[in-house]
Amino acid sequence: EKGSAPAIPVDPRFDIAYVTPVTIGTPPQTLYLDFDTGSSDLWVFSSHTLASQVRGQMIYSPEKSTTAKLLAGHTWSIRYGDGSGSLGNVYTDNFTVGGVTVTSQAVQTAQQVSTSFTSESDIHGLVGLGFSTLNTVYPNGQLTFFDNAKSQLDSPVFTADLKWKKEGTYDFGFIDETKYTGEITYLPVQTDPGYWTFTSSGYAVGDGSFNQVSISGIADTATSLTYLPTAVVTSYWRQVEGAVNSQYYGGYVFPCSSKLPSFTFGVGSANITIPGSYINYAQITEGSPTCFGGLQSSSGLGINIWGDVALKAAFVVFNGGNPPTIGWARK
Ligand SMILES: Cc1cc(CN)n(C)n1
Repeated sequence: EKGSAPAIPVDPRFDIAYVTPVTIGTPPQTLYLDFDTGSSDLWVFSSHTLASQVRGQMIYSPEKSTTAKLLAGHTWSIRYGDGSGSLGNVYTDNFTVGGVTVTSQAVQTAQQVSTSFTSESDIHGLVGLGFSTLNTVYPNGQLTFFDNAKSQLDSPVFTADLKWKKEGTYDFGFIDETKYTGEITYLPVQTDPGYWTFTSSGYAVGDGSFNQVSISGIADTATSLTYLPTAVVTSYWRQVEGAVNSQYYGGYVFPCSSKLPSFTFGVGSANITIPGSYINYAQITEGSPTCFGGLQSSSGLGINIWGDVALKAAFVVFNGGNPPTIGWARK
């Protein structure tokens, strides 16, 4: 089996996130979910979510699905790196994305969500694509959609082809050679504690010299920006006149009129170049001449995160084989 589904930018002005249509249950209920390689819970806005916390999101109603089964006595609660979170109960039901169906997928129904989820009407939940060890369901952890689907896929892989302010795709079970140029460079993955953690071989700012330095970080499709060590980020923003690291705005801001240099990162002996335009992330407020950078320091996070600003510059293969590896190609 194999399948393909669109990755649609939420608020294409900024690519805050990407959502993908899925169907759950019988008859099928359609929701648009944020596929997240940086976590491993599949949760949805539901008929159980506090009404005061739902604002326009599509919801999953297990009571309307003839194939839904309550996973009795199981609960979940998750907190993300940006401080957002949600919690609730668990059902199993049929779950389909891009024509690939998993019967009895654990679908975590939210009873409560934090304000940032309530205010984002285009995101109806998340599909965790990290390793199942990160799943928060208690007392028995559940498997991700990818772990459940793997055995029925032609190849135990999924790929991310995210795009700048345009619709991209997630493919399951195959590698679409038309989606990239040159070769795919595969790197080892550290699966503990459960992220797609890999080591980049260094970086260059604009057409400057390449700095060979190992940068270990996670590939995270549900983090909008890219967060790297302070030394790397400082050397980037030093090239932009008027860029400052603002306490007030919580990161590097710069004059929107700036022409930003590109940022190149090493993957083995190859490399991926992020165009400067991708790093001009957004005006700090509508109409402001000050813009917020897509490349920020990871010093407060304790982990480096290759988020959408980096991923959308590449074709990325998440290989769930034995051992798992991650593949990068230019496109
Ligand atoms: C909701 C959400 C997901 C992620 C990345 N794993 N973040 C930072 N926030």
